[in-house]
Amino acid sequence: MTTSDADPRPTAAAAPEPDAPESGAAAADFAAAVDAAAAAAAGEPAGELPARGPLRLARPVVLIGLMGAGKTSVGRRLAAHLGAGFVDSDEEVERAARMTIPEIFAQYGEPEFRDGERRVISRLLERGPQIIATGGGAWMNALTREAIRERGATVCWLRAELDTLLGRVMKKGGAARPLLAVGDPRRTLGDLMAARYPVYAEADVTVDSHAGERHEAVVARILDALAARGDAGPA
Ligand SMILES: Nc1ncnc2c1ncn2[C@@H]1O[C@H](COP(=O)(O)OP(=O)(O)O)[C@@H](O)[C@H]1O
Ligand SMILES: O=C(O)C1=C[C@@H](OP(=O)(O)O)[C@@H](O)[C@H](O)C1
Ligand SMILES: [Mg+2]
Repeated sequence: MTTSDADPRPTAAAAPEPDAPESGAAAADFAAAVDAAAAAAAGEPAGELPARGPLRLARPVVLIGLMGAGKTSVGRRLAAHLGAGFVDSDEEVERAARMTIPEIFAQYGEPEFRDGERRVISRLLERGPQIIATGGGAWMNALTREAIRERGATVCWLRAELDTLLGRVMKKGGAARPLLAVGDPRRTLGDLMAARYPVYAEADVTVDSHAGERHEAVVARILDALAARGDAGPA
């Protein structure tokens, strides 16, 4: 694969995905998501959260957690609220390889994907303070953890229960996640939880993400945790 020639174009204006939330009230939530996307595109903080004044991110924030934890969707919204850049390592790997993640797994296998993922994340960390959503397995790679630690990033684990994760990853059929494409997704996720949660627990910050909550509730929790550490302070 060709992840070494990743295009380092910043994606600060990346808009939150306007997908349906878990909590019902779909039309209102969809509208809110579209508003947030528009605000992000305009470089303004998205609405709904209490105003905190302009905030400055002191260091990169790396989001870790299992598939469906919300690293990508919550991370985008978090960046929009901070007026910070956002990148997703899966998207950057796909862009660099010019292949989808299922294609990379099928053609080259998981170890090659992990190596490309590590190199991409190392490069993303060089771009200074921004929000970096990783793929769920990235933090399990010791060399990737080392690269993240070397850069002094704050590592934030988005933690969720099995049923919450399952509901989220099955929402769109699960085809985009090769690890869940074979076998019983509940069992796979359960096994991954047992193997990964002790390592995710090395994160600097753990934020719970409950079923039925809006993305913004998780964003607010992360902002509180970052503020408490001095990672996101007044601009
Ligand atoms: N807190 C949340 N509230 C509502 N939906 C969520 C929340 N977190 C994630 N989701 C939804 O779950 C799905 C998977 O989320 P995603 O951000 O892709 O997770 P990850 O990147 O951690 O695998 C998406 O449809 C997303 O909108
Ligand atoms: O948990 C994992 O090992 C993976 C998670 C995926 O990302 P998300 O966690 O964003 O779904 C993606 O990197 C790949 O399918 C492998
Ligand atoms: Mg993701």
